[in-house]
Amino acid sequence: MTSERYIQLTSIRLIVPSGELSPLTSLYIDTTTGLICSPPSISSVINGAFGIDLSEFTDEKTYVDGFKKICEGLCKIGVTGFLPTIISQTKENYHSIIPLLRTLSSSTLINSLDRQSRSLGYHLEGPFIHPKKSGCHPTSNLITAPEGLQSLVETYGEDSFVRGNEDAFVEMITVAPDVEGILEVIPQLVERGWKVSLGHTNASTEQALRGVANGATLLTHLFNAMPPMHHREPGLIGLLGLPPTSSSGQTVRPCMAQRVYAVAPTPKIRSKAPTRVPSPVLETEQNPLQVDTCCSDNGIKTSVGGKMECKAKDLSVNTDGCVNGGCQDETCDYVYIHSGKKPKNHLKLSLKLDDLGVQANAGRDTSSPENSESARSDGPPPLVQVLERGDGQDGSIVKRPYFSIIADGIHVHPQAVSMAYNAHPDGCILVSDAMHMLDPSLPDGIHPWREQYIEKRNGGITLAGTDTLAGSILPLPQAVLNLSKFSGIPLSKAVVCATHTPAKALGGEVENMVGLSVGCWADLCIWNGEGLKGVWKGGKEVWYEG
Ligand SMILES: CC(=O)N[C@@H]1[C@@H](O)[C@H](O)[C@@H](COP(=O)(O)O)O[C@@H]1O
Repeated sequence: MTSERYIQLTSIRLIVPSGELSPLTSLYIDTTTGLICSPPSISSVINGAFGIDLSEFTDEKTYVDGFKKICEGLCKIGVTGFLPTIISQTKENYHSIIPLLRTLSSSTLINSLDRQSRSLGYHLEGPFIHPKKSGCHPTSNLITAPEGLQSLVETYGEDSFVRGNEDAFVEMITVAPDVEGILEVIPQLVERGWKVSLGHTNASTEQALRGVANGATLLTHLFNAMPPMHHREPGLIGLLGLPPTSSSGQTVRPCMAQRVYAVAPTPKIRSKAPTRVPSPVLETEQNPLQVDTCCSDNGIKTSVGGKMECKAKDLSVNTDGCVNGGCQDETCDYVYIHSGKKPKNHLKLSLKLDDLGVQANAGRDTSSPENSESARSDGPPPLVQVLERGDGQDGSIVKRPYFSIIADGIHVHPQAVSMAYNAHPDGCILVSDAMHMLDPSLPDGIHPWREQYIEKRNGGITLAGTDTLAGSILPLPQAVLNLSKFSGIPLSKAVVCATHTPAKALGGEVENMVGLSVGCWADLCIWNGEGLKGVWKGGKEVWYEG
């Protein structure tokens, strides 16, 4: 087969986002019985590969040459889009590398690339991570964010906060929610279009939930560089146990940190027909939970300026003291309530106040001076502020995040990989966490890395003389095969975790990389049961073992 030859095929099956195989009647590849055709792989973490460390900077030419080498090598293993990842660096290095990565990811350049993987932006893993969970990151580079966003701007440089016009440009950051200033910064990053991933952290369950409530949508290499899961303090890993999004697309509100248990007073719901816009719900010592005026036959009902009507129905109280209920109107981001031990200034009822036109004090105990002050403000309190008011027992909009996982059989036990996949199959993103030593030609032994040494042995790499794993040398196609084996799922389902799922997590134009229809990027891979058998990039054959 030559790259110029496009033949209609009839026997290749296409992997659709659900992981099912759908027969195709026409596609631009040769006819080969039994082969699977998938979109290309997308890698959200490439720290380096083929001898190149993307976090190292000596001069521009060396960096760009090394970068191109990585792009060529990744394309051969079916990764046609990736996020170059910088591991906790010095300020000076960020200031040199980030502007270069912006250029290297610009649309002009990616369009001209032939048989090379495209850079989709960058992933800044650190330095706002927890020193106790630094893994192989140099602890001397780790810092906190006492000045909030300003600390990040100073560290990464102004350049990283200028948004370009590129559609397929992704800025991702891995941060620890237990590092000073980070929880507060997350919403600001999200507002600016960043993808926030939580990782390298000792975060408690509550901090983890707050991280997600504040806008983080991913977890970085689940299980690695975070505490193991305790059943009463499930931490970051426990986020996989959050309720799934319902079929209507509505996110189920989970209960936040459950510390009330047996001491929780039995909550009561008092129903009253609403007469007007919901009034503040007061919480008192005597009556720890009182849902007032929002619970009636019709639920919350308000119509402000004739704009919308919110019908919250089916409020119910769980045995654990959570009050659940939901508005079926997707445009109404309605309600959470959680009760139990009485927190001070606890927000009882959260409505999307601007939609409803309700004043900022709605649902809040305005008897405290602290609340009275914000009640005078013009708009509703932002979610972050709301969360800060509670003591972790309040509920919130917390969506189950995507998670990346290193399925090399070394970083995570195969059973743990399988558990995580089965807990949240739609959120599973395979990553190789590739380091510069991802280079099949490199022999086992000790090799220099920055001021340290790394040892390559038995398919893994560690900081020499220690047991600290230092990223992996796992090619992504092998991770796909491993996941299929570890979890006992068909290869087609595992492929989705390296293609559709990361693309969905990165969003925007990247999602167009993983379709095979008009308007999509013409990249694809061919697999058989043993692994990758061919790669096409931009409609051209990179290689094919036909
Ligand atoms: C680039 C990066 O940060 N990679 C981390 C590494 O830092 C950590 O040491 C290792 C094991 O973590 P664990 O010992 O906590 O499982 O996982 C990943 O390889």
